[in-house]
Amino acid sequence: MTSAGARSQRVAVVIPAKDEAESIAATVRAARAIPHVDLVLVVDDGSMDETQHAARRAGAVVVRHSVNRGKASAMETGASVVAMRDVEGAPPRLLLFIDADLGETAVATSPLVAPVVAGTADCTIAVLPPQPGAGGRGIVTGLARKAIERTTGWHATQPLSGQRCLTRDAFDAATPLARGWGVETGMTIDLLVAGFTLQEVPCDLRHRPSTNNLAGQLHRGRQYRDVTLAVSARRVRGVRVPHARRGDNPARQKPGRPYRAWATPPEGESSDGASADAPPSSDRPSPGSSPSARSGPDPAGS
Ligand SMILES: O=c1ccn([C@@H]2O[C@H](COP(=O)(O)OP(=O)(O)O[C@H]3O[C@H](CO)[C@@H](O)[C@H](O)[C@H]3O)[C@@H](O)[C@H]2O)c(=O)[nH]1
Ligand SMILES: O=C(O)[C@H](O)COP(=O)(O)O
Repeated sequence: MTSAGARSQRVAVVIPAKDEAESIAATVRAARAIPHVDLVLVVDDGSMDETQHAARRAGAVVVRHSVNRGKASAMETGASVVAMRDVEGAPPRLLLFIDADLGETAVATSPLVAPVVAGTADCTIAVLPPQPGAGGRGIVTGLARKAIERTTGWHATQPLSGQRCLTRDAFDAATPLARGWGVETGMTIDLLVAGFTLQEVPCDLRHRPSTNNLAGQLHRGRQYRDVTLAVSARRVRGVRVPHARRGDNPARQKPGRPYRAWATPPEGESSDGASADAPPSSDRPSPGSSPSARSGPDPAGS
């Protein structure tokens, strides 16, 4: 993107929110301060509390599900509403999804925007510092990480992180989204299989971590179920990046370094990626379909 184009690129922050009256106002105010952001949209996912009113008072555009439909559905609703508000003739807004419980630290998602504006990544994902009070044992995180690595070759540090900035093209390629808490795992797999470039970016964020009590463990149970469903659905459809088309060796992967599969067709094979263990052709990228594939660095280092 030219520097003039980069300067004028607009970003919409989309915040799925269920019963977040306590933190939503601070999150919205902080999101409005992120450079390039001209729209903050809260999708109230059937809250029973004052979330929608608090969000509106803080300056967000608010839409509401009359019944709870889960985070993935709230993200799809948000993206559709942003598309309706995109300006004709101007490039579609980038979508910056953030959780409602970030409070004033939401402004620290700003570093997610620059690599996508610059075209070096199609989707950036925040890596959070250790959270005080977090009670997890890494079971769901490990399940998602292993599934992503097995399917695409990418080692994600924080595969469940929902703070993500992506282009409209990338979002469209990842829809329909995996349901509920499987959304991040499904999206990561689908984007890499479709040839998009992902990059983790450290961001100094604080959120309300799940603790070690009964509610926390039940929540993890639902996360485990949804991640398993997202992964199984892709396995059944044969959605994966063949080994020969994977990017950097996992040992070279780290936050801050873009990762893209399909970068270098092995010698002797045609460039359309045909391979015995390739995913269905509808899931494979057409060459140059990814903006970063056209203009970004070659993360395979070749
Ligand atoms: O039915 C729901 C439930 C939650 N949310 C919102 O989704 C976001 C994430 O929910 P949260 O309760 O904070 O979940 P965590 O377990 O803390 O989330 C971690 O793990 C999730 C994946 O399992 C990711 O989506 C999150 O980004 C990541 O912080 C918040 O804004 C919620 O208000 C909805 O929109 N609808
Ligand atoms: O607490 C968390 O980080 C999430 O709920 C995931 O749980 P985990 O510790 O089992 O990965």
